[in-house]
Amino acid sequence: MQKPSFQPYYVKALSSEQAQLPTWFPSGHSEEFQLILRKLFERGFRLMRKLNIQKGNLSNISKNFVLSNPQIHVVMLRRALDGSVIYLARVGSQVQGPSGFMHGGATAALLDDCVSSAVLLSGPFAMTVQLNVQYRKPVPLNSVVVVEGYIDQTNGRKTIAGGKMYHPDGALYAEATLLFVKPRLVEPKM
Ligand SMILES: CCCCCCCCCCCCCC(=O)SCCNC(=O)CCNC(=O)[C@H](O)C(C)(C)COP(=O)(O)OP(=O)(O)OC[C@H]1O[C@@H](n2cnc3c(N)ncnc32)[C@H](O)[C@@H]1OP(=O)(O)O
Repeated sequence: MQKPSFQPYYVKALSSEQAQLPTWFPSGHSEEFQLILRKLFERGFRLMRKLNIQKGNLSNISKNFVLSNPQIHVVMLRRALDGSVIYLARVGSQVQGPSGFMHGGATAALLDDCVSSAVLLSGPFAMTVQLNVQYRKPVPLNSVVVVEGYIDQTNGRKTIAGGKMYHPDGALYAEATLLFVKPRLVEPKM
C-alpha cells in the first residue's frame, strides 16, 4: 500500500523576508500537535523562499483574498495519494461574525479556497459556480482549523468537489459541496 505523504505548497506570508513562524503556537493544543504544525510551517516557509527565488511565481497567489489575508494564516498541503488539499489555518480575532466566532462568509471563503486549490492543482482552470455550505458548529476566533478539499467527480467541463472544516481533534465545523465549471472562453490567471 502506498504510504500517505504530504507536500507543502504554500504558506501565507507577505514576502519571503517577512516569512517567519507565527507567534500564536503555544496555546490550546497538545505539544505533539504544536510540534507537527511548527514543522509544517518551517517546511512551508523553506519551500516558499525557494519558489520565490527560483520562479517568482507566487505573486498572483499572494493577492488571493484568503491566502494573503493578515487575519488568516494558512499552510497548504497536498496529499500525494489522491491530490486532495489540506489547509491548516489559524483564524484571527477580526474574522468575527457572531460574537467570539468566525463569520460564516469567512468559513465559506476558506472552504472555497481550499477546494479550489485542489481543483486547480489537479487540472485545467475552473471557477466555482455553486457553493453550498452546511454549518455544523461555530468556529471560535483565534483557533486553528483543518480544512480539506477534494474532488468527487469530473464530467467534461464540470467538476463536483467537496470540502470539510474540522477542529484539530476531528470535530466537524462545516462541510461544503461545490460545482466548478471550466470556462468556455477565457482562462483568467489565478
Ligand atoms: C502553488 C499553487 C497553488 C494554487 C492555489 C491557488 C488558490 C486559488 C484559489 C482561488 C479560489 C477562488 C474561487 C472563486 O472564488 S471563483 C470566483 C467566483 N466564481 C465566479 O465568479 C464564476 C462566475 N461564473 C462564470 O464566470 C461563468 O458561469 C463560467 C465562466 C464559469 C461558465 O460560463 P461559460 O459560458 O463558460 O459556461 P456555460 O454558461 O455554457 O455553462 C457550462 C455548463 O455549466 C453549467 N453551469 C454554469 N453555471 C452553473 C451554475 N451556477 N449552476 C449549475 N450549473 C451551471 C451550465 O448549465 C452548463 O451546463 P451544460 O448545459 O453544458 O450541461
